[in-house]
Amino acid sequence: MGNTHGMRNAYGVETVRAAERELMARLPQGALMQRAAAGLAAACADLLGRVYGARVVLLVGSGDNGGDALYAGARLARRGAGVSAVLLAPGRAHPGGLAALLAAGGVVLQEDAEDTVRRADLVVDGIVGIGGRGGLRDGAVPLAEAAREARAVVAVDLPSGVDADTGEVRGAAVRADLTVTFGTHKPGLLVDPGREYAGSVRLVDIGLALPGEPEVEALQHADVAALLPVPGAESDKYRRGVVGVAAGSDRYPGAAVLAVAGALRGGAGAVRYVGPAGGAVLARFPETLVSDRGPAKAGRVQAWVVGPGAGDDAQVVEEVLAAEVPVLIDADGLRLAPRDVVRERSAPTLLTPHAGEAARLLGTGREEVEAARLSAVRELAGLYGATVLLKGSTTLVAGAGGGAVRVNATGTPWLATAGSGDVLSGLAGSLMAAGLEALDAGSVGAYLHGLAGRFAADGAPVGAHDVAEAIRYAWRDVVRTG
Ligand SMILES: NC(=O)C1=CN([C@@H]2O[C@H](COP(=O)(O)OP(=O)(O)OC[C@H]3O[C@@H](n4cnc5c(N)ncnc54)[C@H](OP(=O)(O)O)[C@@H]3O)[C@@H](O)[C@H]2O)[C@@H](O)CC1
Ligand SMILES: Nc1ncnc2c1ncn2[C@@H]1O[C@H](COP(=O)(O)OP(=O)(O)O)[C@@H](O)[C@H]1O
Ligand SMILES: [K+]
Repeated sequence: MGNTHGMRNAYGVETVRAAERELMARLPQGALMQRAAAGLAAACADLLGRVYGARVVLLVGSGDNGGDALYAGARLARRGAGVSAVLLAPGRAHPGGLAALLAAGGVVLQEDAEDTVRRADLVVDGIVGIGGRGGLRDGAVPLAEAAREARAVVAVDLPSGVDADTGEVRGAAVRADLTVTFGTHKPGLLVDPGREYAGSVRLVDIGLALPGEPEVEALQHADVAALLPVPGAESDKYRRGVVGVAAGSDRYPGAAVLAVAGALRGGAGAVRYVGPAGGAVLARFPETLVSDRGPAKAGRVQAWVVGPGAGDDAQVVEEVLAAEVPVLIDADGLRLAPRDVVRERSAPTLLTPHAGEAARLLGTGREEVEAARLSAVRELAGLYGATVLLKGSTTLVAGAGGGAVRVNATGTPWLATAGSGDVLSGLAGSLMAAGLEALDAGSVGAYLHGLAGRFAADGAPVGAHDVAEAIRYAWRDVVRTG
């Protein structure tokens, strides 16, 4: 899908550099940096409220990121702020920017840098931007730490120490309240852990022309509204799609109930349940079609959900994978689904692991997956030839054939509650049965699920069943305001 609905796009460093070169060739020297600095200074002024008399400290590295900070500092100094610069590589600071700052009455700090940083009203982090490699260098670490005690921190383009392309943070990084980013969002600003370091993000348009397909994209309300299945006059329950749910076990009947709860709110016309928890499912949701035969004999469905709370029944997974309809595999199902069988399926497959499950499938550790979510989700999608939704603090969805990775912007830590993943698998499976492609079903499902979590929680703890019940409020909100 293109940019028609205001999707939030993020481009990697290489793409940004190419667009930058192309634009610079057509503009007078320094024009781009002036656009960046003007936007940065305006954002700093908004954050400060009162510029006159404010104590501003610039952390200035050796590249253009430091140049942006210096020129913005000069603008703030001209409006009466007391601006001082800490030069991390004295002698290599951007010469034009430094001259502008000094001409505007700013000063270069020679000593007590960390103390001054701590007492600042605003610290501007221009240590390093998209030219950064590896984590923050040693000399910068005490300054990044001192900045945490300042009243506010604004990161220039991205928080120093965060990898622009991946959001990975190796060692220390600057923690910002606001990141002012230029030309486009960067993947590292949308994906944890980088996203957390960035604070809120303000995009300054500097006129870059970017290509059609970004590296990472985030659906917005309008995108989701356009994708939601809506029944028409000709619809009946079968035409709307039937979703089969093969989930739950004697030990975990609740997982079946929660997956069905999600499925009933996902737009399919009917939910067919297969498994040992039919009694529990019917007691809660009498509208469910319950079958006590296996998936192969349960009757037609347009998509299957298999795995939540399912235990070790490999036969069920095998039957579901043999069906020529889209299949969502979650939880226990992930362990039981052989990679080559998934690869060879002709219909789409959507895997929905959390970081621990993804780590097992990749033969690595949970921490490694959490530290490098983007590469993990892409790698899994490649290995399985399937769409992969990686759950967690930032939920990502990667398509089977590569392309832009979708990042979900609606999540809330309140969703980290037992069974909420079961609700998501029912919901996303239902969207597939209603006709959405796997990538859309996963990302729309995560979007509604996150929003439902927010609505249900409203600042207080919730259970997974509350999240399922709030899906319809999320859906309405998307339809009304999208
Ligand atoms: N794109 C655009 O259109 C526009 C881009 N603009 C701005 O330019 C920025 C990019 O500038 P850039 O290319 O000069 O690189 P930048 O990020 O300043 O860092 C490079 C320097 O940092 C150093 N360094 C490297 N790693 C490090 C580390 N881990 N920790 C510490 N230091 C490290 C490295 O030094 P060296 O290795 O030589 O010692 C190198 O000299 C971009 O983010 C945006 O702010 C806007 O002005 C206008 C429009
Ligand atoms: N820190 C977090 N921030 C936002 N969402 C989270 C966080 N932790 C977990 N989630 C979400 O909560 C759900 C938990 O699913 P899962 O891990 O499968 O748990 P369960 O198996 O108990 O249902 C997922 O949708 C996941 O994205
Ligand atoms: K920075």
